Amino acid sequence: MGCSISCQTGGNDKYVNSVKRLSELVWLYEKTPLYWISPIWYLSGKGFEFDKHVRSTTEFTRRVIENQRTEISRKSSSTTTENPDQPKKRQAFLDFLINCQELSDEDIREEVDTFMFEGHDTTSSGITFAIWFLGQHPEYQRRVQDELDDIFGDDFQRHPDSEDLQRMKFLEQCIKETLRITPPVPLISRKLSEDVKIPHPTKPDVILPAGMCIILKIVSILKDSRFYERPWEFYPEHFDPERVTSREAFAYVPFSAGPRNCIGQKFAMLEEKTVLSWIFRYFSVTSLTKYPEDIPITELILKPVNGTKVILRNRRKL
Ligand code: HEM
Repeated sequence: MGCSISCQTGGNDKYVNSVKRLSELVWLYEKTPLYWISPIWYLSGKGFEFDKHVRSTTEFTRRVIENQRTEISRKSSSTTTENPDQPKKRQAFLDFLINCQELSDEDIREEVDTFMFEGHDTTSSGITFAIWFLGQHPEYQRRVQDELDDIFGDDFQRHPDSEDLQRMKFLEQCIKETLRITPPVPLISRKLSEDVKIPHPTKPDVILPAGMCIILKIVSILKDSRFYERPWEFYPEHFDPERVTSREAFAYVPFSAGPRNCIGQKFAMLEEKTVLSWIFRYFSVTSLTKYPEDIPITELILKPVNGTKVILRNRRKL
């Protein structure tokens, strides 16, 4: 977004807590049909609490947009003539939205909120589980570290550039395998725009009528033994190039599929590779709990039920 909210260093606690609580409340609402009856939702106090947190997050986002708008006009009024020989600086996403004449402030706020919600817990869940799985599988962790050592050699300070990220092939397989076993977005819902027929081998077909809301269990699709030879194991070989090309495309949908799939999936992969490569360049990880004894729990975003307990050992002096 081009601005920092310092959420990991204690800044903007109110916003962070509201986002966390909203995720919990949305999940509670989704799984409790009684709460769909509005008076019960409000009489339980949850409805009012939900509205309060929505207000708090939207006010925060409005302030961020306002500050950024002021910053943009300050910069444009202080800018002298542009040098045509200099390459144009890329705009941050929020600047791009603000400069879009067609969008109202509320349109921008909605986009910003969507990106803040979709783009943070998802990648942190993916990164957390990847560390946890690699900490359970020293043989795969070694391969990741060998790959990183090949790329960075003795240079421990260099930031990964886009060419480095492209070379992290095995790390990418591990990230994809993590997203398969523990998809950060385990369920998605859709309203059917037309009747859908589900064939049944022995009984009459089941017809889901248009207008019905359905929940798609991404988490189960990704464990289908027709497509994955070791569905319940962490086995990055599932993403060996020849296996990927011979697999049905819709068998791998951690980012959903179709016209409303994840707009941030390429960014998410780059972000995960960047963070994980730093971690495994410097540390060896041992996980203290194992999958599937310590199972991830389904919420709006998948989380480890008991947190992720790992030991980090320094591989080299910083
Ligand atoms: C590992 C990380 C991520 C996973 C697993 C993930 C997964 C998903 C899934 C499954 C959907 C579809 C939701 C639905 O249909 O109801 C979605 C939508 C979306 N994601 Fe992601 N996402 C990730 C990271 C990101 C990032 C980093 C961004 C932004 C930079 C992002 C932005 C979005 C947006 C804007 C949508 C809505 C797209 C639309 O409705 O047209 N996501 N994501």
